[in-house]
Amino acid sequence: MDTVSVKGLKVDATIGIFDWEQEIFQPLYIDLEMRWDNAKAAESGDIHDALDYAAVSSFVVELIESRPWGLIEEVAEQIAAGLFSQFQVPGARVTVNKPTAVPAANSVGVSIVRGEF
Ligand SMILES: Nc1nc2c(c(=O)[nH]1)N=C([C@H](O)[C@@H](O)CO)CN2
Repeated sequence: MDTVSVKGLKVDATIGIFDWEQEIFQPLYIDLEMRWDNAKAAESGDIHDALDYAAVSSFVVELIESRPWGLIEEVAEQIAAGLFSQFQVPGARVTVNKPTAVPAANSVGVSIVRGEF
């Protein structure tokens, strides 16, 4: 099957396991690879046959901004759950990067694969 991707989606989040992290915003960068059959949209030219990456991006931003978070693993899991329930994606790889978490590292993050991938 084909894929639709979103790379480097920046969202400022309240996130972290320490009390001080719950008082600030830190940037998260989200990468998504989502399984989708793109042939139908290519044939029809209809956005309703496509997996709308703009709608997916808006969903991810709204989800992350909706509440404070602890582990970035929780963010990744909830994004994957929404891709299944709201967008009928059959499988996805979700990566959440938190570049300011470890000053000596360019970035740290987690990646999960859920469903048929
Ligand atoms: N696997 C993870 N490790 C750590 C996380 C996390 O979300 N997942 N979070 C932290 C802290 O919040 C850190 O970002 C602040 O220094 C530590 N390890």
